[in-house]
Amino acid sequence: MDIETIGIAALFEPPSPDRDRTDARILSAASGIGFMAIKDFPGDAWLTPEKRMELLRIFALPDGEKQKLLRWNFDRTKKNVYRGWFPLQPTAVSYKEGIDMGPDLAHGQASKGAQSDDPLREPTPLPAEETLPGWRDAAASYYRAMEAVGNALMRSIARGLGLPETIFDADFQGGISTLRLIRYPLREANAGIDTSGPEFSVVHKGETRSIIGREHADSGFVTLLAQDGVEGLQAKNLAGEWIDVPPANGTLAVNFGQLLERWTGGRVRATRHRVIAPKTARYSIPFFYEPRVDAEIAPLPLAGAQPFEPFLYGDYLWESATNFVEMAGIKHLREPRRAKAS
Ligand SMILES: O=C(O)CCC(=O)C(=O)O
Ligand SMILES: [Fe+2]
Repeated sequence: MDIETIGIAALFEPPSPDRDRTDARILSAASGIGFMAIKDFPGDAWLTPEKRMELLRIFALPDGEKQKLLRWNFDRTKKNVYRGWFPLQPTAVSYKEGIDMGPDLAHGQASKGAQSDDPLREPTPLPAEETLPGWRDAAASYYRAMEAVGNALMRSIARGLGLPETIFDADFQGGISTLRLIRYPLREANAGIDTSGPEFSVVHKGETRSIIGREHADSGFVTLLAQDGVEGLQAKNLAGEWIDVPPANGTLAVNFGQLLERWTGGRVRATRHRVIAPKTARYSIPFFYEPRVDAEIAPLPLAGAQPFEPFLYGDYLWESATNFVEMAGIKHLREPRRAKAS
């Protein structure tokens, strides 16, 4: 089974048979292979090499400028622990650098106040306007475009499941979606790092390829991924085989996260994926569409779904996100906001 490309223009229009068909195709991808490509939506003008470069030019900054954006786990003089820059880690299976940006990028720090002690709501360190003129505006506008797509998919999934389309709305008001920019450089063969272990390479079409993004499932609701024209992404299909998720201009690769899998009692699949090294450097731009920190995640009224104990999104996210290598060493910095029922 291949990954389907689905035109989603009808999701932005009033109800129609075409929209119903689109909902059904999306739900079938979500509950089948757990991956799809989407095209034809407001904001799809972003999906060209020139437009992506408006965001990716941050990688051309001198190291000193990137270091200003580092997180606490990489630079103890910094206050930000969750948002900001993660540098290359030569010994890790995942060989990448980049930045994680939160909703303040697009909406300002409107939500200071009650929970401003929550690291999940900390402000994002960003390059100064003089350093990268126009970049902040571009990134903010991209963030808003992806939020609108995430919102349309969220409602479509609700309808596809036979639920009221607004069932998730309140949980996503003030959501903490993450825009991440990633660069995977080529790993230098003689850098003195031992990458001979089996976790570092795979055979792909008869060729040995190193792994630069470790196998994982995303933790959130839905991920909207812009690949910058360079292959390397693979998804695990239902038969347990790795299949390529090819990049194509004008499309986003979409996969579903573990939150949605749990929320739907397993109806939607959080598909595992990884990145194998291409022949040139690779860039990608995932947008993780996420609820608000204090959203209460409770079983949906779905027949036959696996039940679970309700939990707060922020508690769940912190537990899972801090297992990733770029978040190493910060788990102890946030306590669950809801004590576990005992
Ligand atoms: O770079 C990619 O294509 C995949 C990135 C990814 O899976 C992630 O950041 O969760
Ligand atoms: Fe991922």
